[in-house]
Amino acid sequence: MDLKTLQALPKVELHCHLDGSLSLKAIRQLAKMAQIPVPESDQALAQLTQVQEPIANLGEYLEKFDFVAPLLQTKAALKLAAFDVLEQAAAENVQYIEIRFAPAFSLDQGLSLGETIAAVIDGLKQGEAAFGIHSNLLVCGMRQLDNAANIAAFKAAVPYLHQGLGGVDFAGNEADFPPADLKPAIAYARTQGLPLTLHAGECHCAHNIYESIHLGATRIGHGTALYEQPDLAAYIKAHHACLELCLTSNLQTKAVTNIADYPYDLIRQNQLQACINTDNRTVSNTTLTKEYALFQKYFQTSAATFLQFNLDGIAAAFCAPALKAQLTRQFKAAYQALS
Ligand SMILES: O=c1[nH]cnc2c1ncn2[C@@H]1O[C@H](CO)[C@@H](O)[C@H]1O
Ligand SMILES: [Zn+2]
Repeated sequence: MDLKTLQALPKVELHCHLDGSLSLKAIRQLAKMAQIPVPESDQALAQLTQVQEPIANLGEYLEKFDFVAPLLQTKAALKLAAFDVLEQAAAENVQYIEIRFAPAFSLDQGLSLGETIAAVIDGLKQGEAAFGIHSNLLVCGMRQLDNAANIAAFKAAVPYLHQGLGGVDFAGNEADFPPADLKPAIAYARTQGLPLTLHAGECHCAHNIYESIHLGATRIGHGTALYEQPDLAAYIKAHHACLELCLTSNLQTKAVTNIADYPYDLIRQNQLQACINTDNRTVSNTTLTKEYALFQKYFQTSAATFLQFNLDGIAAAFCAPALKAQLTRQFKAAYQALS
């Protein structure tokens, strides 16, 4: 399929960070609102916000988020940001998207955790109305913060569950903060009935995938290190966990050093549930369409398999059962029309 056909395919996306996915246009608007100077040329702005040269690891990748953090400190900014990402997603026929952000990173100017969450949900609702897309928010705890801070963020999320919020996640420095360190906050999320996805297996640490599922995650962000411990596939399968694949991001952070290591065949042969995602449209300089194109190029992924990835994503989504049923029907019909 050519890029235009791939772009038109209906898609779901479960793993997309708000702060890593702002269009350059939105970054300019937000910078103006915050009275923060930005370079005039898009090329120079891209250099500040996108991974361009080869980097060594996830730590260097995460440095690229520093530039936008000061731009996301007001309700208006958070709302605009959420709207902007929905606009980009809708333009490539994403019909359902979960967008995640860390409330702890938007407190510099006095917003409360709850206010940051409400503002992002506001922007998502506005985007849904404008673009006919469905969405939910995920609140990220950050691994490098202490459990009290992460529990506070999750506590602020609770009132929004099923009201624009789908669940919670842990992002950040996985190499130094394994799942065991997050146990109290994860336990809190579980007692509150917050659905849980966890970044895991992004730092050559396959054991973190096992540990995360063991602690209650029904979805795994990345899961790339599966290739280093293939026997984990049976455990992932037995627990019906869904892998949120982010190929470009994984190549950039050296979660895989080359495409041959990527566990695509393992996922397909074991019929693991998995879906395709951008992780960060801006930081990774990608789109969901480009991700589909990469899967097609490297793995000869067919339309039938793209449909299966989407059906897996829908099944694993943190949204209402009625919406899942509706999306499932729509996706099957749309992909059938292709063949
Ligand atoms: O692939 C990733 N792995 C781990 N952490 C990430 C990744 N992408 C983004 N973030 C982190 O999540 C925060 C909230 O969106 C971002 O600020 C970034 O620090
Ligand atoms: Zn991520």
